[in-house]
Amino acid sequence: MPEVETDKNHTDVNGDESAQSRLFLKGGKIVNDDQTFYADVYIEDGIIKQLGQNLVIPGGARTIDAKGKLIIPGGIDPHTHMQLPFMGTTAADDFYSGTKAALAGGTTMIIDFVVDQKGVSLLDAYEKWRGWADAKVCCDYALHVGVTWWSDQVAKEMEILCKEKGVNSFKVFMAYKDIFMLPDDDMYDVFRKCSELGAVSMVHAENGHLIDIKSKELVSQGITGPEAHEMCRPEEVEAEATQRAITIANQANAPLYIVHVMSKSAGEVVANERRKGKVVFGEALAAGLGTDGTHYWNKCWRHAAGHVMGPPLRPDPSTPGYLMDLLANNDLSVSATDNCTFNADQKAIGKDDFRSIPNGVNGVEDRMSIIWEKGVRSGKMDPCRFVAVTSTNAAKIFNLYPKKGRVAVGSDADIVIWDPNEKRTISAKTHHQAVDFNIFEGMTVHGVPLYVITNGQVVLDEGQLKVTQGLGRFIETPCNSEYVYSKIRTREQMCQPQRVEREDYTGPVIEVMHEVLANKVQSANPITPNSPESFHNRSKVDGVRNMQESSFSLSGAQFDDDKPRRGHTRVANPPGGRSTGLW
Ligand SMILES: NC(=O)NCCC(=O)O
Ligand SMILES: [Zn+2]
Repeated sequence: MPEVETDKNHTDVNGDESAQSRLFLKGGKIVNDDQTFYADVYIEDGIIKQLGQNLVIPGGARTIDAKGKLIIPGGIDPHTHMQLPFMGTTAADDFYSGTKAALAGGTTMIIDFVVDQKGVSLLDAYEKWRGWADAKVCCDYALHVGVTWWSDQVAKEMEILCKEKGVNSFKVFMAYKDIFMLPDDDMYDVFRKCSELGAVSMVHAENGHLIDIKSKELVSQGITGPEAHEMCRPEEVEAEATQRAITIANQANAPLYIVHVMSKSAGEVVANERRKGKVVFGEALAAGLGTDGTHYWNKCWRHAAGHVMGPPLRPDPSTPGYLMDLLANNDLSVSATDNCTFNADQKAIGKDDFRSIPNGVNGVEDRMSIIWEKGVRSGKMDPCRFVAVTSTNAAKIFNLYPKKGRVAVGSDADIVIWDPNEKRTISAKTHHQAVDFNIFEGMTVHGVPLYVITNGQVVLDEGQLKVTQGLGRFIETPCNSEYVYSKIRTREQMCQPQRVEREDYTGPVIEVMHEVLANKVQSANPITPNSPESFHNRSKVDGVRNMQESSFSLSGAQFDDDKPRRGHTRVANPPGGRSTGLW
């Protein structure tokens, strides 16, 4: 694919101005997440102005023939790490090469992560990322912010980021012990803050303590190659953390977005909890859908290390197909890439010890084609679902919809003319990413973008990539996405804790052993709360335990089993957990 590169101060526009700002896409089939129909599209000044048949178009528009092709919303990749400083080096793809590659593959917006060290101001980190990205991005972008430490200052800065800086999502890490990892109680505080702000809580779910212990054990046994990267963090290490994160978020009444669901068992956790009514969204990666972890056992060190990412690809070769089933059936909601690339010489930092191999792989360029090939061509999903998982659902979750994620009048002209039958073979030799390796090397995929339009500009044009550095815009993501928060807010109102009005206890009270109190040793009685707050959300209404809250076990002993209950109440579908149980 030949390229023309410019920067926004020296835009090398071919043809006259109006032909560039006015486009007429003729004869294609529109595919949105909920319907398909034949219509022409008229675009002016970066916005879709008209959609339908027999449109009356102003003069000077460039016509693009889309007959026999699909017109889809440009892809949104909600998980990238362009030029991330990480594990002693910096990701090879920066905001220029990364977004150029995104556009080449049909992705017209990325959401990258601000992730800085513990102790660094979130606002300073945000400004640093804006400084890197604004001048380089070829397509629109937004930012999530990683919360790697917790304090009052962090809480205040989260608020400023939401109210003044266009951020609506925060990620915590349960892995990367001593670097990014947060303990459960801090995670709870972050999730509560997100809920208060109407922001999306996100989590990297792997048990960082276990990874630390198991990786030391493996090294002490002399297992130091890339295979140990998977061995120290098998599926259950991901599944346990996934379950724990969902529990903590539910207790905080926060919606939760789980980045990179990489294993069957973690996927099952997400699916089960969604069926119980939890507001949780799971993200599948192009890597996890398109390849597997058998590569870690490859004899070539570079090949094996080239696949190292966290959580790892799984050695069970049926995993990609299983994750695709979950994505097709709405158990997982979104696809992304976690694009975070490192060249061979960067991966080689860990040549003698897998723990030092920089984690991360490519995907931003190939995601759309991988999902078309493995999802749509396999018959697992239809084109509407393809649009939902590559674009619309991310737009809805991060409150960009319908400006992004839809082909409709008034939406941004981020559009791809997609040829479902065209094919290409993926290779590091021909891709647009800066990295020297591609985890999908040699794979032939059907589903290829013929034209890519970003913000009304044709950037992939009859096979020629014509990107403009700095043309992309920072897109603010407002808080309180209805798609995410509407159920959460209703539950909040329904489940307010209520105290039980009762007369004061007037009987005798035993003498407290002061030395025990001084040592803060608590009663061994498991049903005695450590502090009054421990039960703050275990409300009872009218003398009956509020079963709408999931802090209660639905079976087995309860702390107040000795108390009389009111007659059975049937709750068909309580918020936070569907059940037909009687109590
Ligand atoms: N995922 C990965 O391997 N690298 C990027 C950093 C992260 O998201 O954990
Ligand atoms: Zn990531």
